[in-house]
Amino acid sequence: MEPSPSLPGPNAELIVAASEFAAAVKDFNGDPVKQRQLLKEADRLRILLETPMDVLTKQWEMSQCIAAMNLLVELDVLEAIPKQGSISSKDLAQIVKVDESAIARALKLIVIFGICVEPAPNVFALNANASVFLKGAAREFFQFMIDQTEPFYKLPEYFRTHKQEDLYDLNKSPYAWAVGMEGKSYYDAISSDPRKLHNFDFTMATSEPVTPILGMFPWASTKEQVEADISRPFVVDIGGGRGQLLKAIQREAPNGFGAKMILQDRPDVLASLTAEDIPGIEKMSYDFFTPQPVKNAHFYVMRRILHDFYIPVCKEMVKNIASAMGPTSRFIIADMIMPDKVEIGTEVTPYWLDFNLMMLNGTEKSKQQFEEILDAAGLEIVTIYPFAFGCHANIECRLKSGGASS
Ligand SMILES: C[S@@+](CC[C@H](N)C(=O)[O-])C[C@H]1O[C@@H](n2cnc3c(N)ncnc32)[C@H](O)[C@@H]1O
Repeated sequence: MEPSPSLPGPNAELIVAASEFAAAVKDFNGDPVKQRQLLKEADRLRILLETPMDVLTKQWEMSQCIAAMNLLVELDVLEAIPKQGSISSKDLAQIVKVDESAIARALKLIVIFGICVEPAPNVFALNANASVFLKGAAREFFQFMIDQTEPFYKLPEYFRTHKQEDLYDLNKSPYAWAVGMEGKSYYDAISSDPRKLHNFDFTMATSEPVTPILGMFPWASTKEQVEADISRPFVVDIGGGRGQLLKAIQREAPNGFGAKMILQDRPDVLASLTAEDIPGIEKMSYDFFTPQPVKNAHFYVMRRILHDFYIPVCKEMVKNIASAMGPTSRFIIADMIMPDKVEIGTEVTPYWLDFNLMMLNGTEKSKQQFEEILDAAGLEIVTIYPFAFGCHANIECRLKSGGASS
């Protein structure tokens, strides 16, 4: 029988992709970068096999799975499953006081997606995938994702009721509008709800497995330079959240090579941190829309900050850094560098994140866009350090020989 035109039939591209995948899997040794590459190749195999209706139903399936997960997380159903052994949906229903069939149906759906197992009919147990959704693991990450996702469905209405230029107005972000806080910036909007602020900060602080910090700029190699003048701060992390970047750098630069490590962020973010949370790191409340108060540090870093804003705002922020830099100071941008064109089978992160950033007046940027921002602030790129996989990079910058522009 001839394959239907909408069904993928014998397909040279699929055969080549499958053979390459099989060969790569045989050589797989657990390397995390290789694992990410293999996942992308597996996605590509699936895309080559799907019919157009498969594409649509996959989205439907995922949206149901997310809804089921949200139910189970918010009602503490996963928390009620014993860490060892299993429990029936009947017993779970008694613990969380929710209809048994609702719980069983939601659990069966997530089991299909590899989260939890059902060792006997209507009996459930945690597995490694489920553990990620528990308190103290990445439950806050999931809740942050849900908080960001609900406003997406209001985007059509946002665009119907707003002028096109409003998307670029820091006080008219789609997120703030969708949660009834138009007039506030995105960060002021999340700060108005302690739970949202905590989930945001927790997510940022624990996302190193998916957003690398090290493996780009060679922090260990700065030892001699820093030790030669420890009166200058070693690193100022601007908008550094809970100190995740500085703590990672300490793994390559024990004790900051004897010089200060300074964490700058908004007062409510810093207030959640004790001295024990960030040993060897000094907290400093600072608004990055004002001139940088720490002068002539060895390094200033902005990780995942410039992507939160559009180019005109970034130019102002970077000018504030340039105004504090000395001739040997370096500014490190830790962000993704957007490829010029999307290719199937490459990393999806820049694209979902870029779409997500639209909710808060931000966007991922290309190398040319970074150059435009730096040029306006009187800075230039020294070296770009890409991560081994995907678009993550550290961009090392310095003052142009003529100094900062006004
Ligand atoms: C996307 S998070 C990145 C956090 C951290 N750099 C990282 O990569 O994990 C943005 C950070 O910028 C901070 N921030 C937002 N507006 C700020 C402002 N006006 N001044 C200083 N920090 C700000 C937020 O509180 C948050 O910690």
